[in-house]
Amino acid sequence: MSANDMEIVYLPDGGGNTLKALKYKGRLWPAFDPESIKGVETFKSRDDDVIVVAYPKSGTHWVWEMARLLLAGKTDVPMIEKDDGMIEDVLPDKLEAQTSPRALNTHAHFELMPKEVLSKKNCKLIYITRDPRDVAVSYYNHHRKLVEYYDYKGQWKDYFPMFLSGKVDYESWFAFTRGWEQGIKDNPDLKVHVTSYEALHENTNEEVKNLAEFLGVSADEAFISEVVKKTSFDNMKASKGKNETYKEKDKSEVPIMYRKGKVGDWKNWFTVAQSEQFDEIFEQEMKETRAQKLYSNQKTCSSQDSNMNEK
Ligand SMILES: Nc1ncnc2c1ncn2[C@@H]1O[C@H](COP(=O)(O)OS(=O)(=O)O)[C@@H](OP(=O)(O)O)[C@H]1O
Repeated sequence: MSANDMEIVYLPDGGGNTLKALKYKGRLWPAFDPESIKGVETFKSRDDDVIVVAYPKSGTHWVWEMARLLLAGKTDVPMIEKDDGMIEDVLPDKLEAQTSPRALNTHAHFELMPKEVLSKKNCKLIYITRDPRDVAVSYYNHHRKLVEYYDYKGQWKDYFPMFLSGKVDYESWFAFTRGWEQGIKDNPDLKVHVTSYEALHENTNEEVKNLAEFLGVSADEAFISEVVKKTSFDNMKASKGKNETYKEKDKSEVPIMYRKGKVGDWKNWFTVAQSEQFDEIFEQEMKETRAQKLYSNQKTCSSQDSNMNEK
């Protein structure tokens, strides 16, 4: 390990491929600029900060954009750039230079959140969950496409166990989710709005309304509808697809942040065996949690034991 406890690691997937990550103080982060990863520890929170928190691929960009428009009080503002507000991916002085109120986001586990955020409890947090099976599929595609960061060429069948065991950047979905649930329970004075990707899909207008209320933004029906329209999957995909920063990093026509935007795509990827294995681990790991209520006992994979991975 290097002097400052930071090193690039290549995590083997069991099928002969590796996933690149950054190990910092024993924890796995994406291979972002080390200075921005370290910046999580020294981040200075402001009373009017809004921070979207989610395990990767849970709808962060969607809700982040909603929050941004609500805070701006209008929808004719330029779409965010990739580097605008992710705490662990933006250098501290760039974050510091942003004008208030800042709409930020992070995928940090509860215990790794900036110290000030947890001690001062001054900012507003929006915590999103998503069905971990959809997260796994989305994360696989993310790792495969973002070559610059992950350099991963593995197949779904070899990636699946990595996801289950948390051998990926940001580590285990199960630990992340349990940690946040417990952290929220133990800190009743944290200002947190809890939602889910599925609820956002099912009743977007209502969810945006709740979000506006949480943020203390007065928003009439017309404005809520405008925000819903502007942040629709198709609109965000089309707008961000034109964003050169994203394209260059993704090496693809459309950024991987906007792949399918559906609930239940996992059914096209999981084999029956994977589905059963997932259920077993999920039940062991998520006993008596909110996530268990939301995501267990759902219909299992309807397809045969086929692997429809390379789409
Ligand atoms: N507007 C909108 N509506 C519905 N769904 C959306 C939207 N924007 C992004 N997405 C989908 O969310 C997934 C990406 O999640 P994140 O933004 O959390 O990704 S990241 O970890 O921050 O890279 C990713 O999911 P998958 O399509 O399943 O891969 C995106 O397509």
